Amino acid sequence: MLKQPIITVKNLVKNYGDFKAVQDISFEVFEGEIFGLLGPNGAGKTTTLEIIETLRDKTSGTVTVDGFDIDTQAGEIKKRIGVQLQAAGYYPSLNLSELIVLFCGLYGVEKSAEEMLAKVALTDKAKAKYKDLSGGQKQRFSIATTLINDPRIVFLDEPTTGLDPQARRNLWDLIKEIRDNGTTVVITTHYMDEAEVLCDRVAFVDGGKIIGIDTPDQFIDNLVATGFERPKQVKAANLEDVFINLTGKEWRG
Ligand SMILES: Nc1ncnc2c1ncn2[C@@H]1O[C@H](COP(=O)(O)OP(=O)(O)OP(=O)(O)O)[C@@H](O)[C@H]1O
Repeated sequence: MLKQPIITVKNLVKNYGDFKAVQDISFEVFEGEIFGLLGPNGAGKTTTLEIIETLRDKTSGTVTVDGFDIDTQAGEIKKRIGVQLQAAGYYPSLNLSELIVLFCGLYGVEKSAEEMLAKVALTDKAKAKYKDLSGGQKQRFSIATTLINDPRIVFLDEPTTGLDPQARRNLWDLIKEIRDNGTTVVITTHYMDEAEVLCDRVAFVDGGKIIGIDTPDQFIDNLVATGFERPKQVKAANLEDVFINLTGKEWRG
């Protein structure tokens, strides 16, 4: 299968004054994949994503999203992407159903709130306020808001931070479902187990540079081929498996 780039970043540079946050990075994201940006705090992941999302100016370089140039066609790009913002603020007096209606109005699209909430398994919370949701439900709701305009690409910045193991796994299922329905997903995460099960390809960013880009499987195989061995034999299960096994895996978070 021929892979088509849906995002192309070439020689991207971002300086904050004298500080070089993004130093000449180039990469492509393919249509229909879950692409992970991984790296330590301050590596430049959020800066890079926000430039692609047309939310932040770049210093130099070129970026195209679904064939549109961020310099001259930002409006077209905005129409085609969904962005999950960290710590999004929602009108506190509105319930989830009303918030979806509000978002539909902002995007100028007609969608049923029930359909959008059903996509993220929040049908029974239609009348609830955002602040009364659990952490996992909040994340699912904010993902629903990114899907309202039927985006070609969704951007998720650390979507599972602070969630319990079940809520994380439920969210992984949801993100894979979004990909399987044809939407490209770009995600940042600090959890390598998450990147390993979720991402089709990952890029490691450090000090504003991309230091590797490949499938998780290939990265691991390459490391093993160098003779790398884990210091201790790993057990067939870990404590997270025990947690899931004891508490079940159904939606409830
Ligand atoms: N508006 C700004 N002004 C000055 N420096 C900034 C600004 N925004 C980000 N930076 C700096 O740029 C660097 C990259 O930040 P960025 O938020 O892109 O990193 P990140 O990889 O997303 O980190 P994290 O994993 O912590 O979210 C950091 O050193 C940060 O302090």
